[in-house]
Amino acid sequence: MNKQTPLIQIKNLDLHFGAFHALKNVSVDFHAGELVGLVGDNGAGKTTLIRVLCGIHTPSAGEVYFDGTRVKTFHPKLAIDQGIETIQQSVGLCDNLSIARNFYLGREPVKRFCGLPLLDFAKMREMSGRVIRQFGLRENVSVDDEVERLSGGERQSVKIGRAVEFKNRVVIMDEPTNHLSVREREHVNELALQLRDQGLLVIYITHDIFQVHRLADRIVIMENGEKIEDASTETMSAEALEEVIRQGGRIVEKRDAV
Ligand SMILES: Nc1ncnc2c1ncn2[C@@H]1O[C@H](COP(=O)(O)OP(=O)(O)OP(=O)(O)O)[C@@H](O)[C@H]1O
Repeated sequence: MNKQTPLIQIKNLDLHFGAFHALKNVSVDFHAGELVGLVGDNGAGKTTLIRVLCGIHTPSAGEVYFDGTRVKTFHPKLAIDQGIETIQQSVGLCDNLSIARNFYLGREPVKRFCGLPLLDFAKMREMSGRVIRQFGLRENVSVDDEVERLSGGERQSVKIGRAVEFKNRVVIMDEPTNHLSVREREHVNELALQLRDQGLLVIYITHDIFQVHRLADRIVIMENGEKIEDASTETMSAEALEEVIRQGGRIVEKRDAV
């Protein structure tokens, strides 16, 4: 068991969308250097939960602690400042901008020329090339090329390289391998492990319990806005976890009653 202070601690979280109760008394800890699979059926509340962490939703009740300090204001900018980055398949990059520009999106380096601030394109090219190539960008693709010409796996490489370069502490990967080829999927999963091994917290949302079981240290299962399972992959097989998802909370209630 991990006895360190959790990097993120969620306590008794509730969230309502009007009359709809989307998160119900959710408590879960996430530690640095851990890869946690977050799974559950459609509408289970996975995305809603991570949107709270990203500052998009404010909970109706409950507490969130980041690095031991209670989060009082939920705002995307504050989450970014704390080093929380979300990697989603279809968002996060501007297709019509170059790879180098996308790497720095919103954090462009500036140099002074005759006292005037100018974008430092040389630095953007040099840094983005160096970092993203480590994460699998082909040699025949220039960082001046538009992101549009990248494969799905390479797009993920840009976002993952960016998360590492800007010293993120938490990377939330929301179905990061949807629509990717087998090889690209392996590549992205390899990068997720690299991030974990560099000490980042990786939260990996997916419907593929077997895929994430191979990667994750722990799996959290949600159903109807509740956390119904939180188990180490060493102690629970992918088959057993799949059964929990198939039967929903019923199997956990039965087990707890024994
Ligand atoms: N902004 C919103 N307003 C109202 N209801 C919402 C909102 N966002 C999500 N919901 C509802 O909350 C529930 C949980 O949705 P959420 O997207 O978190 O599920 P999920 O587990 O991520 O599902 P999926 O795997 O399909 O993405 C769903 O019933 C959804 O319709």
